Amino acid sequence: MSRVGVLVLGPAGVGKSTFCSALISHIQSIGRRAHIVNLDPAAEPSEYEFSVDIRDLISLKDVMEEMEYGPNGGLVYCFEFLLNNLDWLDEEIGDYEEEYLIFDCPGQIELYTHIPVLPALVKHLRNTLNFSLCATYLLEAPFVIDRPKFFSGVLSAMSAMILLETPHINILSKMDTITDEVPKRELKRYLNPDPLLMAHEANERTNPKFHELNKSIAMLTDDFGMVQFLPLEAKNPDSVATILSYIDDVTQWAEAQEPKEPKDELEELDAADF
Ligand SMILES: Nc1nc2c(ncn2[C@@H]2O[C@H](COP(=O)(O)OP(=O)(O)OP(=O)(O)O)[C@@H](O)[C@H]2O)c(=O)[nH]1
Repeated sequence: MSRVGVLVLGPAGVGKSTFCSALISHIQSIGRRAHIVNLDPAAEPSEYEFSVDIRDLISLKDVMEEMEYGPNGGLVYCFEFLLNNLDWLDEEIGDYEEEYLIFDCPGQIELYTHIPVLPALVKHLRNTLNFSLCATYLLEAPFVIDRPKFFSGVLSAMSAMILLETPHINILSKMDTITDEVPKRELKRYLNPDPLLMAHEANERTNPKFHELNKSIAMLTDDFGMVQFLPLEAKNPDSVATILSYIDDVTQWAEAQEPKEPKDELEELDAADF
């Protein structure tokens, strides 16, 4: 097995770091090796030691103090700085062969939904450092149980998938926080839903002017396989084990599809051919 990079993505507070910890614990418990790469320059201390930590290169606190940037501009600056110093990352990651590297990403989703910094990093990990990559995108169960929010969540996940061009798994986090019977039953429908039916139900609560648009969004997200979710309860090792088996499956599948030559070389070849 080549080394696998698992990108852990999703809005602030959805449980990314908790999932990283649960995943590394599970991987280690089955006798395999994993490390966490912290890509959040504003990360809080974690119960797991980071094997690679962007804060050793640059921290948001320093950027905000020294450059007088706000938190969002500062974060973009940190990532641009990382992209200009990729040799640092290469050196830090260099020795971790035949292992899982779990990339704990910041919760500012614009970094992977419309600013090309994370896509550039992903390209580097795949093409230069030869990672098999898989993106996991977390949305919170209590958030998506509201149908219009469900579709806004899957659109953000889809935007990340399109921009990053990696195999992608959607995860519904904090499943254990839904304890009442009715919402619990409802929640099961969100794991593999009928998007048209859900759009129809969302339309019962939304402006009629947008009903056709809502239906089209539901169809589009369904076409991209975006409406499927794997359930996660961070404290339940079974749910983490299931997610790991999906990560293994999609990365192996993607590797079997990959062209042997790096993409850039193929593009050059094409250009020369014409
Ligand atoms: N009940 C429950 N709480 C969870 C679960 N996962 C995370 N949490 C809690 O949710 C809060 C946020 O979790 P984090 O793991 O820090 O979330 P994050 O996405 O890394 O947050 P940012 O780094 O700020 O974007 C913490 O209080 C966690 O304890 C879960 O599966 N169940």
